[in-house]
Amino acid sequence: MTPFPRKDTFVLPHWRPLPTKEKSAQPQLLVSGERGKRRRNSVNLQLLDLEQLEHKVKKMATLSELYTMQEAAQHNTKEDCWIVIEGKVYDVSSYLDEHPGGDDVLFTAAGKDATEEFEDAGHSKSARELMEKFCVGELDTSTTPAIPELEIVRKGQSGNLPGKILNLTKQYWAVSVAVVGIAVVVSVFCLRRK
Ligand code: HEM
Repeated sequence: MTPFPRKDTFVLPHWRPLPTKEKSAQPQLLVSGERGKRRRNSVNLQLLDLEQLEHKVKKMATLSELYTMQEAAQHNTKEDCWIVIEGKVYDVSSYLDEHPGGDDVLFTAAGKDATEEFEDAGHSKSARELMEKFCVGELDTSTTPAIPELEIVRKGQSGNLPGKILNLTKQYWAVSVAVVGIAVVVSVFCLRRK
């Protein structure tokens, strides 16, 4: 019978904490190989929060560079001017002076998401082709701050005071009718007394 582990094969890598007396406290990956040829690969385990970790994994899985909005926002000078348009990140530093719409519009949008402004300017097809030259990566939307929650207003329910009163009146119509009725009876009673 072949002894296990066989001499010429690798067994599954396994984790083993280093003895505490060793200098480095970092865990190491032990890979068992041919007998007498054990290899040690130190693995840098950094403490990352989940968001950073997700961003790093996505970065590795994507062919183009991934940037967070925070990273893009740091490139906000004339010499280093990045703009985010439709989920893509553009380095337009070298294009500022050549931009037919002026450098000021591009500089104003530096480090920001200028999708709306870009669309509003009604750029031509050739402008869209040209911009690919400046694309440096994509935006990691998972780390983009969420849009602040909007207040949901039911159809017919207005935010102003007169509207609210009208709604309440509709809701409690019986009360309104009773109040009007009492007012009528009281006024008739008062008129008769005169
Ligand atoms: C990489 C990004 C960009 C490229 C390559 C680019 C390119 C161009 C080009 C070629 C034109 C000439 C008109 C056309 O062919 O459509 C133009 C005009 C213009 N662009 Fe941009 N642009 C970019 C980003 C932006 C952004 C972010 C804004 C706004 C914040 C903007 C605002 C304008 C305006 C206002 C005009 C003038 C439109 C007009 O004269 O009717 N552009 N751009």
